[in-house]
Amino acid sequence: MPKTKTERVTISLCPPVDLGGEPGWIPFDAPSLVGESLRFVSGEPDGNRFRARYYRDAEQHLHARIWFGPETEGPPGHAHGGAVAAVMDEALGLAAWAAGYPIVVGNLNVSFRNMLPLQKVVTVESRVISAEGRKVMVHGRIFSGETVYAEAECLCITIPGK
Ligand SMILES: CCCCCCCC(=O)SCCNC(=O)CCNC(=O)[C@H](O)C(C)(C)COP(=O)(O)OP(=O)(O)OC[C@H]1O[C@@H](n2cnc3c(N)ncnc32)[C@H](O)[C@@H]1OP(=O)(O)O
Repeated sequence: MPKTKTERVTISLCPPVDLGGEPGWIPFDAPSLVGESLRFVSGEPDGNRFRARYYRDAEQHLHARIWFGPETEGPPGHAHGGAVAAVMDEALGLAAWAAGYPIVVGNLNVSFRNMLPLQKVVTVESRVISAEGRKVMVHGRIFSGETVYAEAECLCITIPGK
C-alpha cells in the first residue's frame, strides 16, 4: 500500500489594501442589514478573493471600494467576468436594500467595458433609478479615475411579506 503523505498547503495573503472612502462618505454597515447574504463577495475582508467596503454619500447613494484579488482571475492578470458580475449583483442588490426595498435580483445586465487589472482598488457607484410595484431598477458602474470597467442594470424584485 502506498504511504499517505500529509501535505501542508501554505496560503500567503496579499498585503493590506486601502479601501478608504471619499471625503463625505459615511461607512455603511451592510452586514447588519443583510448579514450572510454578503458572504460571497464581502465574506473574507482580508482574503485573496474580494475585499469590499461600503459607504453612503450625503444623498444616501451607496458606494463601494472593491479590491479584486488574485483568486478572481479570469484572463491573465485580470478579473473574471463572473467576478465582476458578482460584485455588481451584491452592490446593486444592496443598494436597493439600503434604500428600503427588501429584494432579490431578478435580472442583471452587465456590460464589460475594459479589462479590470487584479489587485486594484476600484469604486462601485449605484443609483436606484425607479421603483414601480415590486420592480426596483438600480444602475451602477465600476470605475477608477476616468476608466470605466463595467456598467450594469439590475432589476430587483421585492420579496412579498418582508
Ligand atoms: C441581500 C443584499 C445583498 C446581496 C444581494 C444579492 C442579490 C442576489 O444575488 S439574490 C440571488 C439571485 N437571485 C435569485 O436567486 C432570484 C431567483 N428568482 C426568484 O426568486 C423569483 O423569480 C423572483 C422572486 C425574482 C420573482 O418571482 P415571483 O415572486 O413569483 O414574482 P413574479 O410574479 O414572477 O414577478 C414579479 C414581477 O417581476 C417581473 N419579473 C420577475 N423576474 C423578472 C426578470 N428576470 N426579468 C424581468 N421581469 C421580471 C415579473 O414580470 C412581474 O412583473 P409584473 O408584476 O409586471 O407582472
